Amino acid sequence: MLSKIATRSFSSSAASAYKVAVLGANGGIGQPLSLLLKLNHKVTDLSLYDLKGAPGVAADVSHVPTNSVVKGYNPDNIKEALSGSDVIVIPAGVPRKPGMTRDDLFNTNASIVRDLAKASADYAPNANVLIISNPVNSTVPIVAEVFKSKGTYNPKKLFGVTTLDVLRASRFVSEIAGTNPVNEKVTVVGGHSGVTIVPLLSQTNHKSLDTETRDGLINRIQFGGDEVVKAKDGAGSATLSMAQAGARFAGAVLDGLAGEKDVIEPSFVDSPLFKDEGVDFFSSKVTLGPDGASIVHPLGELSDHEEELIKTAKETLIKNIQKGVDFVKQNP
Ligand SMILES: NC(=O)c1ccc[n+]([C@@H]2O[C@H](COP(=O)([O-])OP(=O)(O)OC[C@H]3O[C@@H](n4cnc5c(N)ncnc54)[C@H](O)[C@@H]3O)[C@@H](O)[C@H]2O)c1
Ligand SMILES: O=C(O)C[C@H](O)C(=O)O
Repeated sequence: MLSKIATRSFSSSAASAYKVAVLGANGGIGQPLSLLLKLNHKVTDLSLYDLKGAPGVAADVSHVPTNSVVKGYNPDNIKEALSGSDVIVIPAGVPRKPGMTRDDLFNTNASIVRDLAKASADYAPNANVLIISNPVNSTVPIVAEVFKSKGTYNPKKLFGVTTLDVLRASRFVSEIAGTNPVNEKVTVVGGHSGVTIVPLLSQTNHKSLDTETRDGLINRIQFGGDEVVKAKDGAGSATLSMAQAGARFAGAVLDGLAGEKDVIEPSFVDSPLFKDEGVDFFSSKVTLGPDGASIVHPLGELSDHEEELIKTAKETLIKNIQKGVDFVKQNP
């Protein structure tokens, strides 16, 4: 990351003053994410929205001495919260408890995300929309369907945030290899739940791990979220590491908007990679630019084992995506 930042160049016409809205800003993710966004100098207008409590979070965060204005909004003011946003980050929704899958959150979170997508399409139709709310494999297609129904869908501006899987992969591989995680770059592709999460270890320096170590590492990356859910013992799921992941991905989107070159992060996007097989959304490396996702990168060379993992991931993704699409069709 450090070397990438050092080598990025800038377009002379780039602006770097952006409005970012966080929907669900009073939550376990929303609060630390709002703080981290306050520290991003490209954010000049930070709009914090929640069902309740956002004005308090905003007052608190606003005392951090960076050059942005922070405002908190309740549902009465959602139009003002969203209007003019360049980036909307959505961590609104309920988190898992032990024993639940992310898909178990669908019944509650699908309608929350649908309604916030409607408001986003109405008041900030050109914003880049970053979805954190689970199940990401289904909530991203929900947002796409809502924007399509409003005639404002731009596939380049909708992102499922899978960055936490990338963070975990770097951390967990470094624990095995005895290396500095900062230097461990692991591309994670597919989706954001269990077997749909596929780390491409064959594209790292760790392609020669013995089978048992490799399978254990992949399993830990795929089910890292469960570790946190279990340890929190009913008090929710990852919030702090997720805030870091969300701030990193939002930061990359802003870098792209500002015209920086070679800004590349994996994300779950409307993807051409496997559309012919019925997989409309897939996570792979994406180049972020002034108009959102400018390039969706192919997966590159895969090991035979990774080919198998991708096959399994696609089978689950097709069902998860369809579930989101059907929800909006049946509950517009
Ligand atoms: N993408 C990822 O990698 C990832 C990682 C961690 C958690 N998550 C997901 O993020 C979501 C939030 O997790 P959390 O721990 O912050 O939960 P939380 O319960 O602590 O916070 C959720 C917040 O959303 C708000 N909210 C609910 N409905 C809303 C609505 N209609 N409008 C505005 N705000 C609304 C709540 O008031 C609350 O403040 C969960 O669905 C969780 O599964 C995703
Ligand atoms: O595990 C969860 O439910 C939250 C999140 O998706 C995670 O990966 O930590």
